[in-house]
Amino acid sequence: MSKVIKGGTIVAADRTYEADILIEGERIAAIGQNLSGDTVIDASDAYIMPGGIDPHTHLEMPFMGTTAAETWESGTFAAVSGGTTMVVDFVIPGQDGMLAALEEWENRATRQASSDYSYHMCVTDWSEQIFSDMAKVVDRGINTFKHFMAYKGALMVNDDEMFASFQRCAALGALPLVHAENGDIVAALQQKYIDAGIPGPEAHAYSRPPEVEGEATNRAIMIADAAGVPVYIVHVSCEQSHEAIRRARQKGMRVFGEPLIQHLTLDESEYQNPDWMHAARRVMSPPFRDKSHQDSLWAGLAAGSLQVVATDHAAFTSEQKTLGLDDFRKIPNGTGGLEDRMPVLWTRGVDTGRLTMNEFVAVTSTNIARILNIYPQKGAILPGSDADLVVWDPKLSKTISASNQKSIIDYNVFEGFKVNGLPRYTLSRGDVVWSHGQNDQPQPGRGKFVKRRPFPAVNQALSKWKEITAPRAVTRSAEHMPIGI
Ligand SMILES: NC(=O)NCCC(=O)O
Ligand SMILES: [Zn+2]
Repeated sequence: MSKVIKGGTIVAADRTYEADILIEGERIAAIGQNLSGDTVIDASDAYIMPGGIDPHTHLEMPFMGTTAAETWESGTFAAVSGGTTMVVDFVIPGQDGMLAALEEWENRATRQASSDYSYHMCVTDWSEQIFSDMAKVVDRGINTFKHFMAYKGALMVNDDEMFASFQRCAALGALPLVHAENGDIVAALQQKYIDAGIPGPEAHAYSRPPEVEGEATNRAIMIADAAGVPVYIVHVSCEQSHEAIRRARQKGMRVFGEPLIQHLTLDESEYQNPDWMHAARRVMSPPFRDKSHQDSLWAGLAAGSLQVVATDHAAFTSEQKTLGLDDFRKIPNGTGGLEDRMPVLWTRGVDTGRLTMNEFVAVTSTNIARILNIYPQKGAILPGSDADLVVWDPKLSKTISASNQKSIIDYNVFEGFKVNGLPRYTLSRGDVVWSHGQNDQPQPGRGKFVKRRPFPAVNQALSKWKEITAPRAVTRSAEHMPIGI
């Protein structure tokens, strides 16, 4: 049974044009005028864009003494209802190592996911076992490894561990990802505010100032340069971190930066709210910043110095947040956004003229597909690409509210935001998984793991350049050597 999407305007990262799209099975079969198929999907007065890819989620993540409450089932339903057709989640190894953790993630995702998915593997320690497991992880179709410079005493890795892992990534053709905050300074500042008698969530922000993020971002970039590997900085929240990325890119370094929709639209005043729960629900790392940082992030997306907008969807219930009632250090870090990333970015970005529609597609889908080496299977509207598509209706609108969201969390950090632009339909590999007004949940378990090959073009180019410019021994003849000393 074929499908044809008719009457819409295709918006790709590089151009906008009117055409029909014929889908056969899971893929786009043809793009052109007056196409016909067995069923017709109406896209009149709408845009057709590649499905969103959210490269930063933590579904059912064990973290800070609890487990993120958003499940793979609810999280991926939330994703497709907001136009996102693929998520990339972080596998966090426990005592039994990377491969055992990968099995755990696989068990949850294969049973529950209704969108396609992939994983990043976290490197939270260093050993010969990890060195060897990294190759096996790459063989399983995972080409990205995440490093935490924060969460001292838990997930944090030191510079020597990070350097070793980055070198391993270079050899394997993989991309290191970094949570860049100086964990030593954060730990010291946390203690300072506890000692000063400030145990509330506002101290979460005080203990993680932008300088701490800027320093770590710069350090991660320099370590990656020394290791000869590109690097991707997750949740870039401030000018200091953006500046380090901009500077490095101007020098020709291969660095990518990912702001979150939360940091683009919410600010630090949230932590001053007299309602403890309001502030605690917004505790995440890095914290929301002073509004001036938002201008820097928006400018980076328009200028190309930042490439991807993600969510870092790590959603804990209000009850879970009370773990830190007496001590902000125990509030589980994380917020949600999977359902809202595309509508909020459209409303605050495209509707305001900060982003073009093509830039919107680039930062929600195409750029990350290229970075993850899955383009043009994903992130593209081309014959042969997976039919992961959103029929985006710019006239549909809603006010975001926890009361009608697909996420199972009992609140929403965007509560009350009015958004214009919503998916009329979301298609995942040719299946209509979301239809506005119907509210039907797609089949849990229909989502598929997306394999990602190592050695994307950027890794290949950088390896070549590092080889050409590598320091070499100077050849000296005997007459230039000291004798008799
Ligand atoms: N971001 C956050 O606060 N929680 C999720 C874990 C992480 O990415 O740091
Ligand atoms: Zn992080």
